[in-house]
Amino acid sequence: MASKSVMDLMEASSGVHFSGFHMDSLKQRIKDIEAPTTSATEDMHKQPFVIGVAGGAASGKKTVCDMIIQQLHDQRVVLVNQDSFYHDLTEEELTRVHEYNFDHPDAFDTEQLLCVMEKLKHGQAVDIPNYDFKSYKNMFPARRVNPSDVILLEGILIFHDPRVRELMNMKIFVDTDADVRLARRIRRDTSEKGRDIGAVLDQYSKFVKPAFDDFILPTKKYADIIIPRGGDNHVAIDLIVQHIRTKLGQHDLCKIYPNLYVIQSTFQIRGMHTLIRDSQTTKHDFVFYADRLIRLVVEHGLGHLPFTEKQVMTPTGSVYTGVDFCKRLCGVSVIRSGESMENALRACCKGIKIGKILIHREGDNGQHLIYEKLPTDISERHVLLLDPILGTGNSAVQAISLLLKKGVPESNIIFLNLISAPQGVHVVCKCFPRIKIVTSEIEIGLNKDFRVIPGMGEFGDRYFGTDDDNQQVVVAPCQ
Ligand SMILES: Nc1ncnc2c1ncn2[C@@H]1O[C@H](COP(=O)(O)OP(=O)(O)O)[C@@H](O)[C@H]1O
Ligand SMILES: Nc1ccn([C@@H]2O[C@H](COP(=O)(O)O)[C@@H](O)[C@H]2O)c(=O)n1
Ligand SMILES: [Mg+2]
Repeated sequence: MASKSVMDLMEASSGVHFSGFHMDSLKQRIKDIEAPTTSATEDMHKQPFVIGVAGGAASGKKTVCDMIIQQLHDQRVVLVNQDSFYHDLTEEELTRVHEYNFDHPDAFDTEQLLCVMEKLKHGQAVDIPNYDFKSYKNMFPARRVNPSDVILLEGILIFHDPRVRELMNMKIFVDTDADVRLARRIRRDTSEKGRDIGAVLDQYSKFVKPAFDDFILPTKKYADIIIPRGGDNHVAIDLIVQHIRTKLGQHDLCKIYPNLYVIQSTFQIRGMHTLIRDSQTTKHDFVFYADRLIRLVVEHGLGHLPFTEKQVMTPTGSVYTGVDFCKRLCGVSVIRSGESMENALRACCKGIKIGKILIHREGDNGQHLIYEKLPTDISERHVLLLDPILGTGNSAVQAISLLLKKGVPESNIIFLNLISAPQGVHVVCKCFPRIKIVTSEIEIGLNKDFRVIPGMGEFGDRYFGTDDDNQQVVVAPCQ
């Protein structure tokens, strides 16, 4: 697919052209940017890294996957189990369940598995069946799974069908001794599946062991990596995680742009993102968790300000050598969603001056109407530019250009976002290589309407409550 130039992307996204400031030279600079990864469609279809994990029943496939997920905590990872695609049993099969071979390739609905995997690979959300081992049916509501950077597909027979193997970028076989597998299976099936030990042993000798020899073991040859001892093999899992990181790193914007800083992800941060991205989250919770994330981004951004060494005397009479905060700074919020970041900045920097910029993305006759109110001495300050979402980079370029026109050195600008689309990062970092961008997550890309995906919707509306038509302000009567 031919990639569009950044300029095409930006012009198409706004429907209008830049105006004001040094836009002619800026346009030329943007035109010069030919980043092959900046096409919206390309980024949207950036395919995830698919890892297949096969091995005998109870070999530790799920345990290995959980360990990989744990170590890849800062990536979007999803686990798909082949078990979810067991065919439901008919009434007749149910009456003779002990004669049913759950270890044969025909026990699985491989067509459905393929369909789900194809969709996930192409960036679509899917509903995965929820199989119940006790009733032998899909009893529960399906599990909604969103597109991810890494897909782990685990199951006894996932290497059996060549079409499923084709989907995988890496194949792992968990190689655990048969007696260990049997011992684990007895414990698991009696405690978790409510089966009696006699039935477990009968099933093992009748179906599980023969199927392992006939169908599972022969697929070991397709594996790129064989892990002896499963989850006990920490060295193997570390190496696998390193490899996945290297592969994902090919798209790592931080490696391309050293001035882009994505704050270190933790499960707390992922949890907050999950809440603010959920369309069902109430306004109250949205504001609460957005505020928490904003505070983290602001604190991180402040860490990039210059400092001077300072020594103080502690109450024990000892000297502590520390640093003094940078004093010449100010905030600039891009109205309106940027205003949501002002409180966090004020909470961190007592009495800080905060200017404002208003950018109309669709103006008359292609003209952008811009309002600005900035500290008069802004050129002598470090500027924390506030906008929670970096999408196409259009508004950011406008805002930064204004700051430069006011005499702020490019290297004195720190642009703070909650989420940033790769397209916007390319545009801003290439136009202004000396500014710093601090963000909490990099997005998949932009959709055809140039909205950030997965995104979180209209941030300003959700934060300030203007997306809720039914919202009424109740004014307490005067006493
Ligand atoms: N390294 C290990 N040491 C002890 N128990 C383990 C280990 N790996 C897995 N198990 C246990 O064995 C059972 C099967 O493991 P699981 O990872 O679910 O295997 P699989 O997905 O291959 O069926 C589970 O009860 C799990 O807790
Ligand atoms: N209703 C079912 C379905 C499957 N099994 C057994 O599960 C094993 C596969 O799951 P793992 O987590 O061990 O990979 C397989 O050996 C089936 O025999 C079952 O017992 N009942
Ligand atoms: Mg399992």
